[in-house]
Amino acid sequence: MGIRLGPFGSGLTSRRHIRGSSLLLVLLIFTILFPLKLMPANKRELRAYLRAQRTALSAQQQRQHAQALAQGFLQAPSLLKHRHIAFYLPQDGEIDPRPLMQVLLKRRHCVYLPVLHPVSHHQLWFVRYHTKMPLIANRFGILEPQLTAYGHRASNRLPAWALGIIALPLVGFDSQGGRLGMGGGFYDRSLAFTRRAQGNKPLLLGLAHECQKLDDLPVEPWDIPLQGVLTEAHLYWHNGKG
Ligand SMILES: Nc1nc2c(c(=O)[nH]1)N(C=O)[C@@H](CNc1ccc(C(=O)N[C@@H](CCC(=O)O)C(=O)O)cc1)CN2
Ligand SMILES: Nc1ncnc2c1ncn2[C@@H]1O[C@H](COP(=O)(O)OP(=O)(O)OP(=O)(O)O)[C@@H](O)[C@H]1O
Repeated sequence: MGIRLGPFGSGLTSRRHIRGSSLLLVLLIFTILFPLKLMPANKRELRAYLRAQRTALSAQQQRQHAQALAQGFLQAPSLLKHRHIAFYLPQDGEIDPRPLMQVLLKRRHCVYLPVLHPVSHHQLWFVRYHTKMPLIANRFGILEPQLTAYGHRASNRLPAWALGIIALPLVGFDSQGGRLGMGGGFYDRSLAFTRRAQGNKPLLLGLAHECQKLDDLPVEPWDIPLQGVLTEAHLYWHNGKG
């Protein structure tokens, strides 16, 4: 049996319609405003929020992103033309550059890893990496080449200015070259020389998951901007470089 509408039937329907569409409008406003409202305003909270985003990725997503990152790099002639490239060993959900490093090593590129400087506070050394070299956990628990076994010899290191690319780990990035790191200021200090007008400068390329992208990061006076960011989905260039 069909439902018969009373004299107010159509009125009820349209009121329900209005209620339905105003609910939709509220939902729309919330989906636009809520993330903005929730987005933390200070760097400490932003870090916590973005670190939670990347650690929430599954092991399978991490593997897929690492493979896609390698593909993206290997398809970019402007990146591949560089011979001396620094990466990092991933921690805390960072995108994993190791599959890419293995391919580049086979193709006779020279791969380097950051090592906390033994004396100079908050500076990095870039030590040449070989597949079978001894690694040791630094004070943050991140694996790095063991200096006593290997890296103390200057011939096994390269100054940052002599590298073609430095691929930087990051917690967050924006579309203007802004980078949010782990908060130690290691890369900013080690790359402060790039502010000088003269001299060789490596290409500064952030490596990240898409979920680490923000519209606008706060910029501090000491922040060294990235020229590009490679994710599992895109190669972004800032300042028209590339
Ligand atoms: N993979 C990787 N290697 C890297 C960096 C990085 O961000 N990722 N770094 C980039 O600069 C440097 C190390 N900087 C780091 C700074 C802080 C913390 C960290 O975990 N901090 C803790 C609290 C400090 C502590 O436990 O003493 C935290 O924030 O929870 C880790 C690395 C060099 N090597
Ligand atoms: N060139 C510099 N000279 C002196 N201090 C610096 C320099 N760069 C950064 N710092 C200091 O390092 C601290 C951390 O900086 P910031 O929060 O920007 O680190 P980060 O970029 O997130 O860390 P990282 O590069 O280690 O991933 C700041 O308090 C700042 O004072």
